[in-house]
Amino acid sequence: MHNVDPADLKTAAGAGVRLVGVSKAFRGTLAIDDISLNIEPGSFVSLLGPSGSGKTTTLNMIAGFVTPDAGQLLFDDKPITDIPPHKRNIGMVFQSYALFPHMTVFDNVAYPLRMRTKLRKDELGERVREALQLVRLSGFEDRYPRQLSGGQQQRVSMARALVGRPRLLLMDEPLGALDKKLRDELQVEIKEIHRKLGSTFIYVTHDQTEALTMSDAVVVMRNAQVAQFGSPREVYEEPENTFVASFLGNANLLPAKVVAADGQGQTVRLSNGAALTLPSGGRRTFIAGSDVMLLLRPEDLALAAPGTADSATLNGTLHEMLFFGDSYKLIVDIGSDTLMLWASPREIADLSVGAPVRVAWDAGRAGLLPAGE
Ligand SMILES: Nc1ncnc2c1ncn2[C@@H]1O[C@H](COP(=O)(O)OP(=O)(O)OP(=O)(O)O)[C@@H](O)[C@H]1O
Repeated sequence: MHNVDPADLKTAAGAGVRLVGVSKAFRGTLAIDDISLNIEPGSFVSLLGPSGSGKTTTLNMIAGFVTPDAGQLLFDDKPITDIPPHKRNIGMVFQSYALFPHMTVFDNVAYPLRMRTKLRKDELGERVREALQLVRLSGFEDRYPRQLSGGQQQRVSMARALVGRPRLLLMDEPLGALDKKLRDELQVEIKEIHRKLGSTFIYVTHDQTEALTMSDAVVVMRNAQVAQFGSPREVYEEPENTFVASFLGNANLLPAKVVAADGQGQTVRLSNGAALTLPSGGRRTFIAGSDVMLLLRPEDLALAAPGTADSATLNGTLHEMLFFGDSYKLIVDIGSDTLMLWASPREIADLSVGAPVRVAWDAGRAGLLPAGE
């Protein structure tokens, strides 16, 4: 294989990025442990995981700021490890906007082009205005960063990252310093920009909602490794382990034992003695006798009408109810385990803490995961 010519990276389409068995240790501690990933050209991929799981190190390796100890990094199937960061034609956006305070918006955005290219003045102006238009900041050219809100400053740093028309944009918690309302707005705008440009976006976040709403694919990271890589629906609806299940959204995870498994489905017994049967389907199957965790998402549970008693309900006691405006969050004790679910104020009627309740569950949407992962 030959090394890629940096000029190859200047075409318009998004870059495909591949990590093959990449590892990196800092002073003997593994920050990245044998990671392999295939990021499709033009896709929007989030790296999601708790603090210290290796997200930023992965991003910095793709940017070229961190050199892997082992493994290979490829752009469009060509090794890139020896190409220095400034020749990779990558845009970068950080949580701290990293703007030059003494430069106007125009000069901040023009900076990377002035450093890297010899564009004519009118071409440069055109490119800067185009980038500012993309982030909805036309007319702000002469302002200084201190004259802008946090959200506007982050837009400037996005324009600066995009002005060189990179095939790959790396973002490290770009919305982390902004309040929720602004974050919600900018999430939509970043998605729109991605759709317009067709570049590959790699986005680091520890906010699971952000990862699920924005991405084509999510890399869930844990302890320097990839816990799961899949579409937002796959990682949410078919988590491969209890870590992914509980990191993404709310998960009721109940210890259970498989007591029967055949072509019809799998029957599990919970610690309170209740037996539940999950129909066979595409989900993982376990042999009878296996210890498992039963995954029931709150949205697949509902209060059952009083008096109903069948295999699709669980008996419990209302332990807590919290008012959220449009709904109540309910905590229900079922033996030594608890369930969390949502109910509308209408369903609550005159329920009170301590009352016996029945919870209906959707067998078709429940999942089984290996215990102890
Ligand atoms: N330059 C460095 N020197 C020493 N250790 C480092 C360095 N950079 C990262 N690490 C360590 O590598 C591990 C992974 O860090 P990394 O910053 O990639 O995690 P992260 O998932 O991005 O976390 P956060 O969400 O807190 O930014 C951590 O244990 C961290 O302390």
